[in-house]
Amino acid sequence: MSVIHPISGLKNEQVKETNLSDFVKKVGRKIGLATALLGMVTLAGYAFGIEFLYRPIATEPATNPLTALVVILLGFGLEIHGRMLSNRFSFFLAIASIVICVTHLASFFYISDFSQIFMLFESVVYEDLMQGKNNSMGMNTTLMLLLLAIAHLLYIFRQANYSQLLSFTALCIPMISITGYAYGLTSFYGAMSLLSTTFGVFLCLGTLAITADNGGVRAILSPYIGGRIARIQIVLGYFVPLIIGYLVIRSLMNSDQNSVFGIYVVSICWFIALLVVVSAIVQEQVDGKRREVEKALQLSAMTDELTQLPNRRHFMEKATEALIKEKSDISELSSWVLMVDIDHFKKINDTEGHEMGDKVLVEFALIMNKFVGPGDLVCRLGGEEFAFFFSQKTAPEMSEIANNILQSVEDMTIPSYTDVYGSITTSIGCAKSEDKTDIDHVLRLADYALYASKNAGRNRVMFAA
Ligand SMILES: Nc1nc2c(ncn2[C@@H]2O[C@H](COP(=O)(O)OP(=O)(O)OP(=O)(O)O)[C@@H](O)[C@H]2O)c(=O)[nH]1
Repeated sequence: MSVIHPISGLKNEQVKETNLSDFVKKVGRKIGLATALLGMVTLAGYAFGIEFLYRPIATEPATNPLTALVVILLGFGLEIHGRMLSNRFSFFLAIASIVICVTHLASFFYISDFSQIFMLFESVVYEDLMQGKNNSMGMNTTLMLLLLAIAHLLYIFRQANYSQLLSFTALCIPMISITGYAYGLTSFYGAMSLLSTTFGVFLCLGTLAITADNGGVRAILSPYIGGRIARIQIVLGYFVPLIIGYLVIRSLMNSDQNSVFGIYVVSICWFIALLVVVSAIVQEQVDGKRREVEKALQLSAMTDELTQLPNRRHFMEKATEALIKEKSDISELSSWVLMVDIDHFKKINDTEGHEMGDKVLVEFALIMNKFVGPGDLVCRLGGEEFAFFFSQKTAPEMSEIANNILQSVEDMTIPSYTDVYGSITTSIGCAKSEDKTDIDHVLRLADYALYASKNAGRNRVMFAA
């Protein structure tokens, strides 16, 4: 059950949601800081000639100083995002990253490398290349960093959803690279070092994290059922195909049976279908419970708690619907409203207490219910006052029903009351709808008739003039 937060007045799920997105945003900034520091450690590797710091695996590609530089810019940009007075500085960091990435990207197409102006430790890189070692800022890395820099710019200009979309797109690149390292497929990562891949994952996740109160990230972090299902789907939907893929690639390497790839495709499709079905089952279970609660709430909002008869609101709604429908009928018959009020009810409370009064009301309601046919309605208007809506009746039929009600109430036996004080009686006021669709008006006419009936000595039926 949800509880209202004492200070903010928010439900506890909403408080949880806000706290979680604040926490994730904070984590995003810390990831940015950690990545920037790691980028600096990489540059320190170049400065002090410690190769391990920029090439942790000796036989694999290195993280180029230009990559490390952009990583530092974006990492610090992440750390200062959202802080007061820092927008101008983070704007500068994003623009600087974009300029470096665009000039470097241009070098892939125009051969001349403008980005060399930004290059640090050129001699170390040159030496590496001379020795046949891989040390360059590849197309993948450049594209990933450019997408992230634009995402940062969009975030600064309050376009968090687009920023999220770009960082999610950028995430594809290091994920492919990671998969390459995991599967041992060099073409998957190319010139992207494991270190640059890690920087990429951190920066993409950090950028996604700072947009935690928007779009898809917000939906995934939601404490409600949709968020819970999405989290499970993301973890399973990513890792299960990844593991199956690993097994398939191993099998393909050890045999030349291409049918293994077919099995891979089918098993992934099957798995996705299974994931969707399981989430639909969970969603349906939760939604089914919600629908039941909603129905029960709706019913209780329409029902009188003591007598379990419909309440005034329900009566007014249904009777209005019936009157509108009747107006379009060409039948000679008409609708009627009866107001029924127990005579001297106060005396029951005064002599035998409220509990006895309640008992009488419950018994009385049961009797009233017996007179309700198809298309008719009865309700407890309030106190000891009840109302009927009868459809398609003539005046003599109505008179007969009203007198039967009087008689049934008089015949009602309430142990320890009617045997001591005698019968309980009731007064009835009756009004015809007369082609009126305003139920308030008909009810008022019935009330006048009821008043007349009380004034005339009670225990009788009076018709509105
Ligand atoms: N036990 C009980 N009493 C109720 C309830 N709702 C209203 N009453 C009481 O019903 C009594 C109605 O009294 P009056 O309006 O004077 O009506 P009456 O005594 O029936 O007199 P007439 O209608 O003129 O015949 C009041 O004493 C209310 O407190 C209820 O849910 N339970």
